[in-house]
Amino acid sequence: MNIAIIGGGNLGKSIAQGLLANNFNASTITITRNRIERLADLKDQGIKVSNNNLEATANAAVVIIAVKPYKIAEILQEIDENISDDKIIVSVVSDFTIAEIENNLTNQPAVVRAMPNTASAVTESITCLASNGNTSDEDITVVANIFNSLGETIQINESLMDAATVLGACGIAYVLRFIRGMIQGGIEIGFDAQTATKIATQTVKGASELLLQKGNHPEAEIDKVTTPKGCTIAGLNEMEHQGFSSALIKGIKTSYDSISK
Ligand SMILES: NC(=O)C1=CN([C@@H]2O[C@H](COP(=O)(O)OP(=O)(O)OC[C@H]3O[C@@H](n4cnc5c(N)ncnc54)[C@H](O)[C@@H]3O)[C@@H](O)[C@H]2O)C=CC1
Ligand SMILES: O=C(O)[C@@H]1CCC=N1
Repeated sequence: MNIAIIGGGNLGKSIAQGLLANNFNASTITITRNRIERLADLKDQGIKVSNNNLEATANAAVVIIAVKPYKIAEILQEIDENISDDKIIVSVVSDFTIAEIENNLTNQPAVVRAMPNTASAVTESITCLASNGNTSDEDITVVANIFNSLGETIQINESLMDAATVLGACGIAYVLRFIRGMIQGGIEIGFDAQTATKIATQTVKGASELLLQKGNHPEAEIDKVTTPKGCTIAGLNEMEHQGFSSALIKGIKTSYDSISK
């Protein structure tokens, strides 16, 4: 099965790297962008690189579109002649609906919106999937297999796709900013940057694993850390006085409102 990735930028490259990490056959993957010299690392690993979207999509069973939202309509019109009913169009583009994709195509292929995040590159993405009425169970399985190879997938109603964009895709940036803050604090209390980074990143990974593996509420795990009159609760309460949870919730809401106008 040939896969074409149209738009070899941050996310398109992350997807290609994730597929490679999961032993997808590199020669079945084609990735496009205008400046193909920026795809040299993928080319070196056997992936076909191209600046010709028509050639890339001609023999592809699955076409993954990973361009900026303002570009997707022109891309769909450009590749339209290659998009027969038996192909699967996957769009990772935010704020561009299935109906808008269908309106830019002549035929009626399966259309799946997928919202992964850049952790695809290390096969730790969460990808939310929503599809149109032309998508068979088999098509869903094909797409889910691709994105399961980049982490985990869940199927959602398309009405939740903007929320998935904010919590899952933008969420990577929010967590990274949190980690940066931890590192900055760690340096101020005595660690060099490298050691602070190691401690902060492994601590975040450990906290995630506690929730993923035990299925507990975060507060149940927090209770195990907060010794009465201890230093954890002193710091935690100060963070809340400064608006920690509130800042996160408001940021997530602002991000959502910026899409769902
Ligand atoms: N970056 C992220 O974390 C996430 C991004 N998205 C969505 O993915 C899409 C891509 O985002 P990024 O990768 O961050 O953007 P990007 O700007 O890094 O990548 C887009 C790529 O498309 C290429 N491109 C432009 N015109 C083209 C054409 N005619 N043919 C082939 N390639 C062309 C550009 O050269 C660029 O490499 C956006 O629609 C975004 O909403 C979704 C989830 C996460
Ligand atoms: O910031 C953005 O608009 C894109 C969508 C999700 C992640 N990055």
